[in-house]
Amino acid sequence: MSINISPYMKFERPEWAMLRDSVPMTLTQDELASLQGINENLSLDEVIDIYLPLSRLINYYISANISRQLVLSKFLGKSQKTPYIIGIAGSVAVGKSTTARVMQALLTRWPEHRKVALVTTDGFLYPNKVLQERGIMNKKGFPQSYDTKKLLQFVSDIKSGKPKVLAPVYSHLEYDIIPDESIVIDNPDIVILEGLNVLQGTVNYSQQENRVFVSDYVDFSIYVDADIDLLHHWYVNRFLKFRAGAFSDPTSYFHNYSKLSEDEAMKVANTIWKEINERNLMENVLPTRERANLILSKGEEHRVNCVYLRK
Ligand SMILES: Nc1ncnc2c1ncn2[C@@H]1O[C@H](COP(=O)(O)OP(=O)(O)OP(=O)(O)O)[C@@H](O)[C@H]1O
Ligand SMILES: CC(C)(CO)[C@@H](O)C(=O)NCCC(=O)O
Repeated sequence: MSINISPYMKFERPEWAMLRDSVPMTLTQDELASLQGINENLSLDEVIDIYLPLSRLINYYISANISRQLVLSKFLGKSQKTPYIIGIAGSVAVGKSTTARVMQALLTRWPEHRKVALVTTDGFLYPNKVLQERGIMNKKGFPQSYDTKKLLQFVSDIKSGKPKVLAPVYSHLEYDIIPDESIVIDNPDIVILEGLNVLQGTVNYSQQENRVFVSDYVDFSIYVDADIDLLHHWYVNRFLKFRAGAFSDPTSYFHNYSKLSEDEAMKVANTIWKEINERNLMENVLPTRERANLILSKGEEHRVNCVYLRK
C-alpha cells in the first residue's frame, strides 16, 4: 500500500476548468479579447480554463482575509487594512509576468473591482555597475544579485499599510535598472509580486539577524512550473524576439546581438541559458517550488496541464 504524503491536491486540466462553473463568467467576449493584448500568444481557452478558476479561488481567499482583518480591527479598536499579497515564482521565461498580468486583469474585473498593483522583483536587482564591481554580472537572477534587504523593506512597507510605496524599475531591453525611475504603489487592495526569488529566504544572514523570507509577507503563492527543455526553448525564443525588437534601438543591450547572424545569436542564447538561467533554476529556484500554495504545471505552448493546490 502506498501512502500519499503529498501536501497537494492534484487537478487535471478538465477537472480544474470545471471549478469556474458555479460562478457565472463575468467577462464579455470583448474583455476576453482585450486580455489578449497582454500577450498575443495567450490563448483564450487558457484564460477561461485555468486563470478564471484561479481568480475565483483567490477572490474567496481575499474575502476571508478581509473578514479576518475585521476581527483584528474590532479587537484592536482601530481600522486595520493591509493589502493582500500574491506571489508568483518560477524559472526565467516560464511566463511569470504574463501570468501576473492576466491575474491582475481578472482580479480587477471581478465584481468587487479591487485595485490590483503589479510589481516585479527584477527592480530589486543591483544595477549592472554594482554587479560588475562585485564580479557577479554572470550571476544576474541568483540570490546574491538582488538587494534582498530593500525588497524585504518594500514588502514590509506594503504589508504595514503604508499608502504610497515606491518600487524601482528594471528594463529587460536595457538589461539594467533604470536610474531615478520608480513606480508608485498607491494604496492597493492587492499586490501581485512576481519574480524568481519570491519564495526564497534572505542571503548572508548572520546568527544575530532573524531569518526573514519575502514569502513571510506573501498571502498566496503560485509557482509556475515547466520541464527544463521547454523552458530552454521559451528562453531562446524570447531572446530572439528581444533581439529583433531591439534592432533599431542603439541604446538597447540587445543591439549588440543584432549584428550576429540568427545562428550565432541562438548560440549566445543557449550559452546564457545553460550557464546562468538553468543553473540558477536548479540551484535556487526549483528548490522553492514546494513552498508554493499552488503550482501551475505547463506543457507545450504554455498550456497548463495540471494544477496542484496545497491542502
Ligand atoms: N500563457 C502563455 N501563452 C503563450 N505564451 C506565453 C504565455 N506565458 C508566457 N508566454 C511567452 O513565454 C515567454 C516568457 O514569458 P514571460 O516574459 O511572461 O516570462 P517570465 O517568467 O516573466 O520571464 P523573466 O523571469 O525573464 O521575467 C514570452 O515570450 C511570452 O510571450
Ligand atoms: C532579469 C532576470 C534575472 C529575471 O527576470 C533574467 O531575465 C535575466 O536577465 N537573467 C540573466 C541572464 C540572461 O538571461 O541574460
